[in-house]
Amino acid sequence: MAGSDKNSFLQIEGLSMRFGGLLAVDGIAFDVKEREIFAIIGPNGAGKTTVFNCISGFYRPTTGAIRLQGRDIAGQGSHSVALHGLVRTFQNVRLFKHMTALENLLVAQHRHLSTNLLTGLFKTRGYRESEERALQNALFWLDYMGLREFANREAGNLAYGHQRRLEIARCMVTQPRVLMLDEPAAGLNPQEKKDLQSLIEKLRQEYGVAVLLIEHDMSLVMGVSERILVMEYGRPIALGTPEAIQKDERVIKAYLGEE
Ligand SMILES: Nc1ncnc2c1ncn2[C@@H]1O[C@H](COP(=O)(O)OP(=O)(O)OP(=O)(O)O)[C@@H](O)[C@H]1O
Repeated sequence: MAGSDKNSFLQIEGLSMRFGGLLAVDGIAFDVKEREIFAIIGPNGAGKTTVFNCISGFYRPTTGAIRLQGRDIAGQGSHSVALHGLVRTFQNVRLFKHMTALENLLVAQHRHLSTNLLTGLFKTRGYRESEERALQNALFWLDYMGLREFANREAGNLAYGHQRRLEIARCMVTQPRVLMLDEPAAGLNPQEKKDLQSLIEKLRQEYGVAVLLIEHDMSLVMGVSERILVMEYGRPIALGTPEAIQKDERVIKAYLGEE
């Protein structure tokens, strides 16, 4: 069974989510291996974002187990899940729009800093050092994402493609093990989509993150993913390599055939 694979980093078993009379997610199971790039695709309303919301701690699933390195994180809440190394972006960019790009990256690190109220109050050496590390880390990621020149600009005033990169930077400053991207290519131009693919591959290569993404852009999905789960009406209909998925009759009928 996929879920019991010793190499899998993130394991999802028997996941379902009910909203009143609607079973939005039903019997989803998959695993993501260390450093794997794994995509979830499916028509609008298939339940992809609901799966993301369950995994990232925003929803408590109706049934099912979600294990991160063997630890069940289902229903723990997004802060706790983030502390365990699993962070996400959102379909609609969710930055602090009136804070600068730099401030967004500092705030993101705050709950990860090894300081407490007293050290903050007395501005101890340990506190100052950890603030300095957070600043250097934030500047590093602004550089990495090509956003350094916008450090002091309000996030809400950045170009859309830059906001998307800042959102990924906001995840990376916390040194995650699993990076979850919800439709990262939405609203990007063709060049930005190419850059996004290189960025995802580079983050995996250089920082060892596993990447779990939801995406409608088939050229990005097929180009970057090692395995793909296809959902329809909350149910899994196929799971496999991009080559296998593109040949799968049910997938062609349900999804790719619509293109
Ligand atoms: N909080 C909620 N309360 C009630 N119904 C919901 C809720 N969230 C999602 N749904 C419903 O669950 C189903 C799955 O929605 P979901 O957003 O997960 O699909 P999706 O595959 O991510 O779609 P898209 O590709 O359009 O983002 C839809 O019918 C949606 O209306």
